[in-house]
Amino acid sequence: MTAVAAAQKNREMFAIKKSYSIENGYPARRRSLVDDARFETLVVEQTKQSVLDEARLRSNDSSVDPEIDADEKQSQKVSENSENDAGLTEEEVVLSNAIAEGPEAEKALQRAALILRLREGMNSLSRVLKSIEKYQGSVCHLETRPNQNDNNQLDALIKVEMTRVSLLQLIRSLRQSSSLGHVTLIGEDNISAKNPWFPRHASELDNCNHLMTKYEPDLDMNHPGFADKEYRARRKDIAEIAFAYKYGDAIPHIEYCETENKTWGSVFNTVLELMPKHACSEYCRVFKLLQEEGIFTAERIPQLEEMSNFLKRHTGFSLRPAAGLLTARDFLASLAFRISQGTQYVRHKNTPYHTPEPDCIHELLGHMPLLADPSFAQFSQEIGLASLGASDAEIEKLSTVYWFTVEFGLCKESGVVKAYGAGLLSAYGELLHALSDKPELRPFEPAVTAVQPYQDQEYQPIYYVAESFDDMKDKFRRWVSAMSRPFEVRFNPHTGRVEVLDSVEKLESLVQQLNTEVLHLSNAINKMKLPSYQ
Ligand SMILES: C[C@H](O)[C@H](O)[C@H]1CNc2nc(N)[nH]c(=O)c2N1
Ligand SMILES: N[C@@H](Cc1ccc(O)cc1)C(=O)O
Ligand SMILES: [Fe+2]
Repeated sequence: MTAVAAAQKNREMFAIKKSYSIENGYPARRRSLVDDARFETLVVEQTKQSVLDEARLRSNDSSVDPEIDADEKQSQKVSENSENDAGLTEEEVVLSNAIAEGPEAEKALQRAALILRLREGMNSLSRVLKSIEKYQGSVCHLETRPNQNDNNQLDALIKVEMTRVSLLQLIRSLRQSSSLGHVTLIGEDNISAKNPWFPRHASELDNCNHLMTKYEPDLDMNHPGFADKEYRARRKDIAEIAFAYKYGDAIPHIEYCETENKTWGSVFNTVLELMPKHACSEYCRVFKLLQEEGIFTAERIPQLEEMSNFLKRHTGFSLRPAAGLLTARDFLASLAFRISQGTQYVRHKNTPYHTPEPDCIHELLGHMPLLADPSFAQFSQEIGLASLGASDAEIEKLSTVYWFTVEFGLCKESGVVKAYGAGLLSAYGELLHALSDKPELRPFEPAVTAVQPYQDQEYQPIYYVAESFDDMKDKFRRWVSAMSRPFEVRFNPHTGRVEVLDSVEKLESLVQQLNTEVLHLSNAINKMKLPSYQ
């Protein structure tokens, strides 16, 4: 397959074009859970490789870019073949892909907005404008403001119109200038904070599967599977299945081997033993139900598909496969549609008690029981809805509170501290640690919890304890509703779409719907009160 075809295929497969991503006003590097994490996705990495191959091919093709003089072509070649290529960013990938669509696409005028840091104030600006002129672009809009941290520097927003080829070259040349920092390209239509892109229907979650690659066994020396070649290959095969998954597909069946089932069995039996004493009652209730239905047994790992069907029956939640640890924004988005994204690979057999990345034991044993609890399901969807189109700062806070509650939360039950967090109920090592006298326990207070730094490699040093499970949901919910997103959204269960509540007509028709519903409910109450009912 040629590199161009490969790039094309990748784009179709992973639909980078419409991801909850750069083109939609979410610069790749800011889709962050914590600032220092790397947010390159596997998707982007793969596309990157084929785009690079393609770029190399193209630079050998003399018919390309006739407008550019020989000098520049030379420097372009140098930069394409240099180490800079390894740093190809998501927006460059998107642009290169668009260019690869054919000669017309190459010449088509593209509107785009650039955000730049002008290190040397207005002096840098004149250089930028000259570069734009050099690449035959025109400036449609220009705004500057002092940088928040350093008043000698300026932040600039420049909207330009130019061919895609030139735009790509412009970005590359600007990035090489030492007087500029943070050269970011964002799609022209999506600059407005009031109207950001986010998935409106569950099918669009096909574009919300960006991974955080930091804890993969291939990349992280501390990962329990780092030195186990066979494990890494297995992990990759299963991840591929998730990448190929599209909305509406049945969740692929995974044939787990004996080792994998044994790992599950040992975690399952330990949790089963610890549960009565240490897990919250809502968790225990559904756990028993899952046992009765034969889905939870020590013998075999439940399939995601059967678990998804179980959830659908109880709360309307369903599952879709994920290839690994998803970015917080993409993970939370799925909750808005009552969908949870779950991995299918199994932790390494040497560390059943804890693993640094979510595996299917975490998803199944940790998350599933509570997602089958109606009140918790409702609550999860609310968090998901609150995340849609929220700012990066808000996502960071939201995912931090999520971390200390849904993932690692403790709550009191008749004065006794119990676990409800999925990361505790899937990791008995950490469960015992959390309930020992080693960690610090603090009262749960969303606004305080939201700014508490954390890591996800080892046991937590701090846990937050809610007065009760219901109290946690109430407090979290109240805090979420005070978030500053300038619009309100609602999930329409009839169409399965998320609607922005921005017109009087829409709201009026909703109020009417609710009135009808309230009428039915009060009718039911009245009928139950009639003497003939008893
Ligand atoms: C939203 C929050 O960051 C949360 O910890 C998410 C992150 N990404 C995830 N990705 C997967 N596959 N499974 C999870 O449980 C989570 N949890
Ligand atoms: N530590 C959890 C898995 C996990 C890892 C990282 C996370 O972000 C979430 C969950 C377990 O062992 O079950
Ligand atoms: Fe989780």
